[in-house]
Amino acid sequence: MNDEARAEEISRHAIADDEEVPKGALSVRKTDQAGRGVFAAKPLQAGMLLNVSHVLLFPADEYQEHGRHTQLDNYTYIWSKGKDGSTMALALGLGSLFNHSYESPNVSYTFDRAKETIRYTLMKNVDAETELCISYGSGKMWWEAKDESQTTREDSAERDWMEGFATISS
Ligand SMILES: C[S@@+](CC[C@H](N)C(=O)[O-])C[C@H]1O[C@@H](n2cnc3c(N)ncnc32)[C@H](O)[C@@H]1O
Repeated sequence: MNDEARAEEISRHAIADDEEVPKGALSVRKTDQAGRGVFAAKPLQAGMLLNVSHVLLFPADEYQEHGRHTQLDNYTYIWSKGKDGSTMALALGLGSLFNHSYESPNVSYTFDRAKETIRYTLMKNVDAETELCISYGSGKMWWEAKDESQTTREDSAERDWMEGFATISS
């Protein structure tokens, strides 16, 4: 194989490796109780790569001082933990719109730290109109707090939700 053919082969694999479901396969719409959510627009097979979201990273000190007091705190993932706090990541695009399933998440996600992306993969075969949800972790979620000023994501049991190793078994 000459160099040109090899380069072509490599790039073909690179693209294939990142091939997401076609855009029309997913839709974003309002749910009854959780704001917007991501839905299958047609039947989808387990193993499909749903989305690769690039992330915007917030250094620990900036997030601690500003981000956590804003709407961002409903959306950010813990990207990495350091001794002075966690670097937080906002998924740019669809990744920010997956809701939490208490009972049966059908989407898993992994962090690609080298590429600064989060990859969302379907774990189960689903029918059209199924909501696609990840797991934010176990325990009480921050939006369930009776007095929101008393419960933050920091002390909620879900705090482990967005560490990026959530390979969830079905
Ligand atoms: C990462 S965002 C998901 C997208 C969000 N629904 C929206 O419309 O922008 C997380 C927020 O969605 C809501 N949410 C996610 N899962 C939920 C659930 N199972 N029940 C109620 N609210 C949920 C909460 O308000 C949470 O702070």
